[in-house]
Amino acid sequence: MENYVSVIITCPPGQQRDILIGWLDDLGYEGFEEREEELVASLPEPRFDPKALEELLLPLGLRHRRELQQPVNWNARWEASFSPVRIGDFCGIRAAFHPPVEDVLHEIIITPRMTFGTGHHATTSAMIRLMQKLDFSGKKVLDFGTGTAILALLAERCGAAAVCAVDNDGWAVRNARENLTENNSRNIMVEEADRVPPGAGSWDIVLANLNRHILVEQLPALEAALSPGGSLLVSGILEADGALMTATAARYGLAPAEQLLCDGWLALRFGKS
Ligand SMILES: C[S@@+](CC[C@H](N)C(=O)[O-])C[C@H]1O[C@@H](n2cnc3c(N)ncnc32)[C@H](O)[C@@H]1O
Repeated sequence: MENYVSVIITCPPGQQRDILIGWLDDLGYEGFEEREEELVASLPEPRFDPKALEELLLPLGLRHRRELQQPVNWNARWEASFSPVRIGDFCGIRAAFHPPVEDVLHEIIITPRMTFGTGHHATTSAMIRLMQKLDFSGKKVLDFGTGTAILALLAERCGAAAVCAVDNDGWAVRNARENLTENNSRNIMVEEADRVPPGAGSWDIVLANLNRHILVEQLPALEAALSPGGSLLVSGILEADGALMTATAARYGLAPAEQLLCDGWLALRFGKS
């Protein structure tokens, strides 16, 4: 195992921290430990680029310090801190080593790794709440940016006939496949790709919990993938970006049908006529 550099950034919890984690992830940081007033992000020493870090943190006015660490098993550390999640009485999410989540309609088992999609984040739980109101029976579903496959698995549990789950991160794809096995999934196919799969008008429901930038870029492809009368559910949008998202969707003929605001994050459902 190689040495790691840990960067300890003074940044209280909230939206700025969530966004910062996304940007650090883009820079190749792997381990994120959230403390009360600090965010600790780590990556292998050979990949540490102090200039890129300065360029990111300076404009934000965030103070940081660095430490060289002995090898850390982030998966083990994360596994130890993973707790079950309950989304009302609709859905429970837990690891295989937890006891069952009681009195929920659907239960999803996630093998804790460093992949996004455990139900803890507001963007995922808002998607789940939007999904609760849709009829998935016999539907064909595309989950673009599947992460752990949490939403794909829930779609299957809700009766979807076929689910295609796509992610551009090889680690996420591996974890998604592991979770399909853990949940005895039969109707989900996972693909490693960074584009919406071909097949215009193929999908009755498209799920996309990404971020504003990727969503705006992918909207034409997501709309084209939807069948007439289909629903597109998106999340990962800051409240302030809601109007931009709705206006962009309207340009591609997608009409707003529902929206949920959760901890400053918006999840939206659009309909295709
Ligand atoms: C915010 S996570 C959502 C995970 C899960 N669907 C959820 O709702 O919790 C976004 C996922 O999209 C993936 N992703 C980002 N850009 C992508 C792209 N262009 N193509 C495919 N996947 C992408 C990331 O690797 C990440 O796993």
